[in-house]
Amino acid sequence: MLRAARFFLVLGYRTDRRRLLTAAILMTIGYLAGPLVGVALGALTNAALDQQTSLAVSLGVCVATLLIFELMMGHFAHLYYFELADLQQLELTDEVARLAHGNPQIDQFDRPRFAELLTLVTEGLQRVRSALEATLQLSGLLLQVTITTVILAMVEPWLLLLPLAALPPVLLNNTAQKVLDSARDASAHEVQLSTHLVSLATTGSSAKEVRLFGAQAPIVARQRAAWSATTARVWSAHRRSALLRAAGQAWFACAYGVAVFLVVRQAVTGSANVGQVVLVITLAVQVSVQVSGALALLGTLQGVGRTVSHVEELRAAVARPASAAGPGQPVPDGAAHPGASGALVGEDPATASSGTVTAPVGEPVGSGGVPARLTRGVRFEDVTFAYPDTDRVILDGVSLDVPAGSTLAVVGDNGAGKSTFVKLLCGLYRPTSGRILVDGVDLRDLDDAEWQARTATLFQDFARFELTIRENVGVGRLASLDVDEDLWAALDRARGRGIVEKQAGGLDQLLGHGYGNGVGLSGGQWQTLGLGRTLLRREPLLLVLDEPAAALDAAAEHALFERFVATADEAGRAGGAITCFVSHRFSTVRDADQIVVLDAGKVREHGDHAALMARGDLYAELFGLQAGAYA
Ligand SMILES: Nc1ncnc2c1ncn2[C@@H]1O[C@H](COP(=O)(O)OP(=O)(O)OP(=O)(O)O)[C@@H](O)[C@H]1O
Repeated sequence: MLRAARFFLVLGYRTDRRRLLTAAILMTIGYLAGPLVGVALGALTNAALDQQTSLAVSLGVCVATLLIFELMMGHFAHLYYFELADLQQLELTDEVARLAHGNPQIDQFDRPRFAELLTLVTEGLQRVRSALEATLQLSGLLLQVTITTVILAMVEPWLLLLPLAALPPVLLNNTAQKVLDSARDASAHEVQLSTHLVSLATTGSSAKEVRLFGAQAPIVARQRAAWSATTARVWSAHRRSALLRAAGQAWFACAYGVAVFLVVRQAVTGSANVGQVVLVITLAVQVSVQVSGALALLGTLQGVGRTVSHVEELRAAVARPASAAGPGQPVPDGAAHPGASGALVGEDPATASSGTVTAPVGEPVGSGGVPARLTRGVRFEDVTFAYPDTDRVILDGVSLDVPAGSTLAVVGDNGAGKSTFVKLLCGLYRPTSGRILVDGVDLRDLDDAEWQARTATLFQDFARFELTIRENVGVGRLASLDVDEDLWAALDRARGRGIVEKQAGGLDQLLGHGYGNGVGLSGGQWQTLGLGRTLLRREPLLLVLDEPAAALDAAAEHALFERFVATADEAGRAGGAITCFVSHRFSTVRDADQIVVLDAGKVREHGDHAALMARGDLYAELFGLQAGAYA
């Protein structure tokens, strides 16, 4: 809780210190006025009883002024911290978005705790706006309690103990908040499930299948069940925490009764005057209000404190371990590496010619150790991979050379590991053991962002950004976002000019029906824009086409590959780029320089089309089957 207060004060100071200080000063004035009202009222009562009219009137004016200060200063302060709180929320939202993609690898998305943290933080962000206000108010209240206690103790020293009576409610409040927090944490999975089901039932992307399969009712029923399980748990926690809080308040009410009794007894025996009785009654009530106010604020800060610790856990989760080797250091060929046998599938002519990869001599090296152009290519060296937090080996001892400027086609059954292979190649995951060498340098030792900036990919599940066409394509190379010439050139390469020219808004036409008045596109049109985005990349060293054509017929797939190949050839000639296709259509992949057949994560065979046909193994069998189907 204190950590949360410090976190938001530091963030506020960093964001706009002038606003923060002004709000704090105004708030302090407001909170100081409260206890002084009690003192002035006591003095006013005595002056009235002593019939000192002008003093009583002055004190009356003083009480009124203090009351106005107490009421108004909080509002003035609000004007300052309100905007600051907005800025803080914005800053944290930015940070969470950055953290979600703060790691060049994407394995964190496969970790349940990471996904859960993102849900908890995203929900928690709604409460963050109240954190600064709670921190400032709590500081004001602590100041107020201190001053009030000192004034009360001057009348009756036993009243010094009054704030101590607030301790049990504070402790009970703590327990109450923990009960609530653990119920919320325990419900995180169900909240995720429920949110996912709501989006399934309400978003356009799943509408067709939901409607045609009549899946609305079961989805809504599952959502209701998930939500009911959550709310039952959270409501029960709310009831228990309300009881705990009420017990704390009741305890304090008793302490207040004793305080008033003590001073009234003094007045009866003549050791206190009426003004002091008024003062104690007024201020003791204030202590009660202050304590319950502080408790509520403590609750708010505790809740926000959970969000702060979740943000800190997220930060820790994306913090990368320092790379042992300096970036961009070429590794001597065949150098021992944990888990690497160095064995290549060397008997094949396609790889035999490039069986050894030596360190580059005199080749220009781009930023982050990534070569300006590939001279030898990429080598998979006994690469084994299992997804995070799983034991199942998806790629098993894959060894392969992909010479610079060549094309590689990856084929195999569903689930054979083809997409996983290309994700490793793109640096989105790290091999569990073995290594991937780029011109002799371990991919681990290259700057991930630089390597990824030199990849041009179009995946099966390519993104459909419900933004403008400009943004859909421009995201491929942000520097070209506002350069129409570059965007049109990429669209021409993807043969997508016609799609854009038909739109009233041209490049700035909004797409999709998620919000605003966007236009809908067909699957093929979205895909063409996706290809445009891929082809906007400059000087790629790796081009990947991972089954983006799964939904297309053979002719359309062929056309798509042709468009891609033109750019791939250019990149291969200019920068030694390698091109990797993943496809189930053998007619599409037959022209690749090298075809690798993955079978349950292992390289079953590889070579060019002629070599594989001559082997008469799985490739030849599947090719024969597909050729027969199209004959
Ligand atoms: N993020 C993930 N976490 C855990 N397992 C995964 C993940 N992604 C894929 N897998 C598993 O890895 C295996 C290989 O998946 P991959 O997508 O690489 O296969 P594929 O050959 O591309 O299949 P397809 O032809 O169906 O696209 C599958 O069994 C899949 O369940």
